[in-house]
Amino acid sequence: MHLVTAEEMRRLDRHTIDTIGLPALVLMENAGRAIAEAALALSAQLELRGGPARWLVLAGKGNNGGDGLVAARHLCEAGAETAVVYAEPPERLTGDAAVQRDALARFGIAASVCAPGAIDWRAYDGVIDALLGTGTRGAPREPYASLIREANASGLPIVAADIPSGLDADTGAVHEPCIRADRTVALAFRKRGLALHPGREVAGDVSVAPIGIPAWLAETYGVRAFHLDEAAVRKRLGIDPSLPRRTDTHKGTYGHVLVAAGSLPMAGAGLLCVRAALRAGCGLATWAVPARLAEPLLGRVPEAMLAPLADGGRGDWAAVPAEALAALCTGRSALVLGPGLGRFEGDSAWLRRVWEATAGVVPPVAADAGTAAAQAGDTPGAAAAAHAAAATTTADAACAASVAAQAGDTIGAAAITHAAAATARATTAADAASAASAPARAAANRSPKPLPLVLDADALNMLADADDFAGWVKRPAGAPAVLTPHPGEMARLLRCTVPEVQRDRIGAARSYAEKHGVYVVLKGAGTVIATPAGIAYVNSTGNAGMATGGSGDVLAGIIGSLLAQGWDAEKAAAFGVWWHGRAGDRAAEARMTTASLMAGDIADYL
Ligand SMILES: NC(=O)C1=CN([C@@H]2O[C@H](COP(=O)(O)OP(=O)(O)OC[C@H]3O[C@@H](n4cnc5c(N)ncnc54)[C@H](O)[C@@H]3O)[C@@H](O)[C@H]2O)[C@@H](O)CC1
Ligand SMILES: Nc1ncnc2c1ncn2[C@@H]1O[C@H](COP(=O)(O)OP(=O)(O)O)[C@@H](O)[C@H]1O
Ligand SMILES: [K+]
Repeated sequence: MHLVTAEEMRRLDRHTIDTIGLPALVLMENAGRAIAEAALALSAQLELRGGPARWLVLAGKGNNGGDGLVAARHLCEAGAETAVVYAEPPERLTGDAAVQRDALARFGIAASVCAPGAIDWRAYDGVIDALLGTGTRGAPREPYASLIREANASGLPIVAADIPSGLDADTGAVHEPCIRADRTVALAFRKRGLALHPGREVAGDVSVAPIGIPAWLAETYGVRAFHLDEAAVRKRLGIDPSLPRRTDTHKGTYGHVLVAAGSLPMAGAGLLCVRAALRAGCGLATWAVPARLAEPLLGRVPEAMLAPLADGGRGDWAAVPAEALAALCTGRSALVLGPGLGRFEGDSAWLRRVWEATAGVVPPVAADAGTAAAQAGDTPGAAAAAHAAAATTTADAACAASVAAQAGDTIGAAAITHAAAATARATTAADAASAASAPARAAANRSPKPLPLVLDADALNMLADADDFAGWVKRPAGAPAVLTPHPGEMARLLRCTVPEVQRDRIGAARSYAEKHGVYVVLKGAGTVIATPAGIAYVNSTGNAGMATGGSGDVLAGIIGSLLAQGWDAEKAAAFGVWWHGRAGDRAAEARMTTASLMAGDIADYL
């Protein structure tokens, strides 16, 4: 379950040897035996030409090579025909690897030294790659490089010891050349590079072999990266993926998500997001949209409620005050903001007001609608009043009224209805404002209730453009922010390049999460989830069919829905990502090819 770096692995090795007292040779013996067992299991699946399987072990001069020599002994004992090719003259082996070299010679196992081009690969049924492990520095040099190329070209099945030779154990970068393994037996712990792309693709099926280093030691040594598979979902996150429900519950038990998404021409983003949120189990979903979109969208997701926000007839968010959206948050349990939102003048400041309102701060702009209303602390009423003040048409003012009404703010609603009438009469914003502010002044004394926030797509671009983000109010416990950037958005947030993000995905997500106290979901193959406390997960589910427009909108809806159900952000983000990927895998299985996958399919397979 843990994902370790080469350096962490060295420390765990040392502790086991020096403090626990297990000799390194014992670990190596366990490692080699596990590799041999994997090879034998593979032999059983191969169509052999009648006799026993013939294995060729490629051994480097370090401990990875030592593991391979142990495997050769066990293969031989199990009756397989086994030969060893040393990458370097065997005299160069030292320490435990040298002990294995001598034992191997006494066993009578055939061994030779690599001479590029001299191996007759047709004489073997399979290859054990024990050339390079976690001690690798840079791209494989000769003669390792030639051996790797020849082994790949042989077409034989390859079992890699610990990591495929040529893989960067920490980053998943694949050097040229690099072994393309069918199986990898990770020793004691899965190395990060086996979970991160592109490393994951060259590792084949990965299993983790216990070799005597206790799993709990990883906790002691503060290893805080995890492979997110079903075992981790169940054991580490403590989640049963069938999401059982108590019988005696009702829709109010499962939270109410507010999705603010969609604009012309990206209304579909909101559609996907809201559908996914409902499929992910929230009790209720409200979809806030620019008013112009409301009518065509009515009934498209019959299970969701539509909340049209006055947009000056534009069909986008440019004329929708942040306070109008903030007002809608009352009575909701999470807000998803971003899919299909678009960009507009002043949007970073707009986002800040939404951020602060959902963090429980009264937006300063509320004061403009009537200082008294703001002082009374009635954010929905004040915000709706502000909205009405900004409204220049009767329709917009009526829209503001519906916002206030949905926020459960009857006084505010009355104020805005009044404003609508005033606008109809006087058609000036000033009239609307004064009409609105009087009843709003009488509004009840309430502060906005903090609620969890998911920021996706353009909301992330707005955030990236906010030079003052470091000064934004810190979110209280219970109102976490989950950011779901793809690598391009992550690069904008970090103000670096996409290749820099991709070179160290865990580092990129973790550094931003720790610095800003947010949860980061860095999407893409092997999505990384990072928490403000420095914990990171690398997801194991999903497929390239999910590289299709709208998949991210589905993910944002899932995470928002789980947050609305009261899940803590680490569980909501990690499980949401895993579930999204698994639904994508199931949807792909149902079709002939992953290429056919559409984002809506992912929501359908939740
Ligand atoms: N106690 C331990 O340390 C254990 C280690 N184990 C194995 O030991 C491995 C790590 O062993 P080592 O630290 O000896 O390192 P490796 O066996 O991975 O390789 C180190 C050797 O390769 C050479 N080398 C490094 N980069 C190279 C490059 N780019 N091209 C060509 N040669 C290169 C180095 O000069 C060094 O001689 C693990 O991956 C695992 O397989 C296991 O036996 C379990 C116990
Ligand atoms: N090759 C892949 N393997 C696994 N998951 C993928 C792959 N490509 C994309 N995805 C997933 O699909 C989603 C795409 O999201 P995003 O890039 O925001 O797309 P959009 O904005 O079109 O919705 C993310 O959850 C991402 O992790
Ligand atoms: K290897």
